[in-house]
Amino acid sequence: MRLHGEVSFDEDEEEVVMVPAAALSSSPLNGGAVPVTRLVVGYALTKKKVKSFLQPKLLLLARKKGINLVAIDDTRPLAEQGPFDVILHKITSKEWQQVLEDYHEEHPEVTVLDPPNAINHLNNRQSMLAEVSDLNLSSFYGEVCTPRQLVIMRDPSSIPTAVAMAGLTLPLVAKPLVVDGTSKSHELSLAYDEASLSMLDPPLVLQEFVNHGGILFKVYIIGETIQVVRRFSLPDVNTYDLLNNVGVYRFPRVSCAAASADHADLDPHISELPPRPLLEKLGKELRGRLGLRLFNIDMIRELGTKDRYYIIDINYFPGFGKMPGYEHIFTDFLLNLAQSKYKKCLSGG
Ligand SMILES: O=P(O)(O)O[C@@H]1[C@@H](OP(=O)(O)O)[C@H](OP(=O)(O)O)[C@H](O)[C@H](OP(=O)(O)O)[C@H]1OP(=O)(O)O
Ligand SMILES: Nc1ncnc2c1ncn2[C@@H]1O[C@H](COP(=O)(O)OP(=O)(O)O)[C@@H](O)[C@H]1O
Ligand SMILES: [Mg+2]
Ligand SMILES: [Mg+2]
Repeated sequence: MRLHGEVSFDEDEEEVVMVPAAALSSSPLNGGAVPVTRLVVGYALTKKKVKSFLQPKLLLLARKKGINLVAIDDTRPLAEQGPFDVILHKITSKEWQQVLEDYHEEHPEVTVLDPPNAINHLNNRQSMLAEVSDLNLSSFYGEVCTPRQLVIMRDPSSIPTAVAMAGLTLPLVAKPLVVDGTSKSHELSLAYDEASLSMLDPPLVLQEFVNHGGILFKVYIIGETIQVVRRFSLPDVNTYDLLNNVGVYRFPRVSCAAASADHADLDPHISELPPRPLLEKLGKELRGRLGLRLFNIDMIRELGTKDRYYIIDINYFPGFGKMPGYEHIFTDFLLNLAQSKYKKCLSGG
């Protein structure tokens, strides 16, 4: 487990007194005194994540709002650190999951964002979409589904037959089954013909490629807040491409390469954002079903349709730092968490 150390920031910011969840179980409230401690958020994040997420603008605003962000030291027992109101984490190791589960048993009052067993659902490209397939989100505002896909565990030579038997239509996107934070788990390829499928490297998911005009919608979810941005994606594949290409083509990691397409001059049929009520409903359903509060959804609209959407990827605690205004949304989210916990405690819940 590799965590990264605390980040410092200016000390001369205005301080706001707020009600912390940690204070709820401590003496000031019981004694009737006004609690004045800050909200303490411990974080266990990789160095890369600290850099992209804990940007100075977030640190400054958090400080102003009375939120204390504290690095968790992975060389010391968690129980000896804190007390924390919230633990924010994105570390995939089994050891860390166990540490968190043990800690949660001892300290159920601490909010763990999010529970490891819920996050595990998103670490496999089959289980991540299972909840979406069960959703019945056909509504007045549109239809949400997942591309047809097949899981291949081993034996690449069996893939062409398995694909033919499943009736999947080429081209297919081949994605590593497990998503574990490594760059290998984001090495995707596009397979144009059936014979070449045996060149692939299981375990993987084979997913039908859906033409979508080269634009992807990233739907970020932070608690009850939903924000959507446009990104450039893979170009469409037409019949000519299909007839004139053979083989398996590796493509670069799209989220790394992708600049925002929010200000590009695009065909409005392609760039129009999904309807807000559809996103609200989708966010609410998935939040509940996945048991997660911090995630994003990669969504595409099938070319030539007005309202047929496919969810192709769901990511836990993604790159929120790329989301405009994330510092406000995230700090408000943390304060709301503390507030609702406080209210619940006051009402004896
Ligand atoms: O690093 P970033 O900002 O590109 O964030 C990655 C996400 O990019 P996005 O916010 O969707 O553009 C990225 O999303 P994609 O899978 O590329 O759609 C993942 O969430 C990635 O985490 P992991 O490697 O799967 O554990 C995220 O990586 P971590 O920052 O969590 O390591
Ligand atoms: N079924 C699909 N149809 C069309 N494009 C896809 C499909 N699946 C993935 N892509 C493209 O590949 C990119 C990466 O796939 P994704 O499943 O999001 O993997 P990752 O977890 O590495 O981001 C997407 O952002 C999109 O541009
Ligand atoms: Mg993705
Ligand atoms: Mg992903």
